[in-house]
Amino acid sequence: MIIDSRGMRQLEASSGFTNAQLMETAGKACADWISSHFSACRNILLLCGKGNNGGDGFVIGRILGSAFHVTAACVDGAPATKEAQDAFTLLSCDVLQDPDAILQAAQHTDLLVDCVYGVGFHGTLSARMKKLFSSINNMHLHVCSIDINSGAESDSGRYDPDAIRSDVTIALDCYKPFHMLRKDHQLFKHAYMVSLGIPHPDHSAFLEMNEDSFFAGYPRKKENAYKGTFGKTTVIGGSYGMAGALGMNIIGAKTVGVSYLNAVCPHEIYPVVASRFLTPVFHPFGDQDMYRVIEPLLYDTRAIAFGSGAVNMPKKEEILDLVLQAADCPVVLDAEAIRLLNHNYYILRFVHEPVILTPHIGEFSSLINRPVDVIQHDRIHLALQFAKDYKVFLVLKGPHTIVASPTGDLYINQSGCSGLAQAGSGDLLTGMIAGLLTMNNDVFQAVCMAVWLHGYLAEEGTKDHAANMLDLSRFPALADSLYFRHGF
Ligand SMILES: NC(=O)C1=CN([C@@H]2O[C@H](COP(=O)(O)OP(=O)(O)OC[C@H]3O[C@@H](n4cnc5c(N)ncnc54)[C@H](OP(=O)(O)O)[C@@H]3O)[C@@H](O)[C@H]2O)[C@@H](O)CC1
Ligand SMILES: Nc1ncnc2c1ncn2[C@@H]1O[C@H](COP(=O)(O)OP(=O)(O)O)[C@@H](O)[C@H]1O
Repeated sequence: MIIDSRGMRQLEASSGFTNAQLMETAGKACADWISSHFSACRNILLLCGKGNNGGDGFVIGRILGSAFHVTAACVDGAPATKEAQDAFTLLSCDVLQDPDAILQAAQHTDLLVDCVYGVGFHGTLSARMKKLFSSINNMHLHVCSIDINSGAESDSGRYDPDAIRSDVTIALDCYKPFHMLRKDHQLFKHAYMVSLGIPHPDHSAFLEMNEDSFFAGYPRKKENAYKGTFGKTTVIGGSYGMAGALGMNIIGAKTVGVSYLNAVCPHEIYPVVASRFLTPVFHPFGDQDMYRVIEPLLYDTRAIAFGSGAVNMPKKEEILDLVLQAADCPVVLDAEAIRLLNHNYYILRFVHEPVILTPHIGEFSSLINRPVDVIQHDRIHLALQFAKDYKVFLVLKGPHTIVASPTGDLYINQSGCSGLAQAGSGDLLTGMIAGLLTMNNDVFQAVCMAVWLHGYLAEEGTKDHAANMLDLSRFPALADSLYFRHGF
């Protein structure tokens, strides 16, 4: 289960255990994990802070002291919580406080255990702590962080550049958003979770997605199915110079198994795209007949995607208005459609059907008029806020794509690889989202399924190929292997 710091505190409070019991359990679970995974170590140095994360460190030190040579360091003053103070009094190893002595001890340690800050950390490191942490990071020691790498925030994943870097981070009881954002911060190589035996609720605001949950939401075609069983999917995209974007939408829809696809595009790219794809029903349009061609389609489709490669599309502003006003199904807005919303995205509040926006970070930056680096450091919060304020599903794309729902549900995607960092892969995702929205009425689930599958197939596609050579046109074939393995 993934949970934020507030949820974790609520879980602790309702667990039936006292804070001291939880600290003892946490310290013991971490000490056991360290003993079994770092059994070859002799000297262990514990860096402890003044909060309960430091308290966990004192428990770990007491337990490991029977088998290892342990030294503890109080790097941020005396323990400040009752539980940490009690754990400290039971510690019998050497305790260092002087920064020079701590750095000297670090040079002789086989393993450094980082228990300075856990979920209680917020903001930036003090100058003193930055100096200590950067010296430690430069020593390239074996490091194990407890719960959260010190200097990083649990809920936002924001981190100080001098935050402790570890080989392993042991999450206590649940993964926190920080653990789900590894590709962004790269503060640890591996994360493991130890259980504290706290009962978990059935529902968390964080959705998790894997092969099993994907297939739980992916419908099977019955024997008596016909082409319209799941309804139609409509993609409106491409324009002169960007015909391929509509092609990628089509490949995306094929990847998720869409059985009736309307492909709507300007006249000038129709022959190019139609000669490449045989199964979509094409609806070419121009300046004069845009309404006549597009409007009827909007009433006879289960999902619409608009915007991929639409930079040079005639009447694109009018199409956006038409789609938002007339559609009676979920609408995915990608690329150019998002750019058209810059400065007037308040209109999203008046749309009755679910709207899914799929910006990458640059597009989101232009949309909300905030610098990219501000968004990068606060992606979860800003995505949730936007989704709630404008009642949309926001797919903020990146190495860990975030999906935020208007009601505060969140998904932090774990699948994918750098092979996806190429032009066209967002258009592919848009087609996959529209296709899965046609097959699954739960908008949040369908969108998260598409995001997960997109990343998963990229991983599959780079298993026997160079990551920078990922061929996006292979996605339907890669998906076919997956579905076949699951008995489809
Ligand atoms: N999950 C569980 O079930 C269990 C969790 N447990 C453990 O408790 C941990 C949470 O403990 P915690 O709440 O005491 O906070 P912790 O992370 O030790 O640090 C807070 C201290 O740091 C300070 N501080 C913050 N930011 C700072 C900054 N920028 N620069 C300088 N100082 C800063 C902050 O000060 P303040 O916020 O008051 O200003 C406070 O003094 C959790 O991660 C886990 O390890 C187990 O013991 C039991 C079971
Ligand atoms: N390093 C990466 N790891 C995993 N996924 C990535 C990475 N870089 C990009 N992606 C994914 O690739 C897609 C790129 O989309 P986008 O930038 O809109 O491309 P385009 O508009 O050119 O089609 C997104 O789904 C994003 O999450």
